[in-house]
Amino acid sequence: MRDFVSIEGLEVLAVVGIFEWEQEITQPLVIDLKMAWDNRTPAQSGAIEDALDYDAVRKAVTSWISAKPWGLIEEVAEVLAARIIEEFGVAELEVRVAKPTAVASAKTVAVTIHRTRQE
Ligand SMILES: Nc1nc2c(c(=O)[nH]1)N=C([C@H](O)[C@@H](O)CO)CN2
Repeated sequence: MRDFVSIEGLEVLAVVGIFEWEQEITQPLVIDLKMAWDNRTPAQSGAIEDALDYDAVRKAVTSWISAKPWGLIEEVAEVLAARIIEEFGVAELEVRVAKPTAVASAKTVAVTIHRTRQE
């Protein structure tokens, strides 16, 4: 599938990090999602029910990240991928999780994963 629905630069405040002090504060994570979706059906019907609703995905992602403390940003990426596949029926996606305040001398640091639904 070469059609996608994307969300870029979604900022979510999170308790995230491997150090004790990081578990006492919130830091911004910036999420990019590129989700495979057949956009021909919603284009024909005009129905949001046929579309991958990016606002519903945005709300879910924000709520999942805010719900608990995290360690590595790899864990965040893996959980987001699994839950989007499971709850939104996405067959394939790329998830990038960036932590822009993590390294003072770098603009940002990030992990990117690509996952496919197991049939
Ligand atoms: N690959 C990763 N490396 C590091 C992570 C991470 O989540 N993934 N996290 C940290 C610390 O939490 C860091 O952000 C504190 O400055 C270090 N390396």
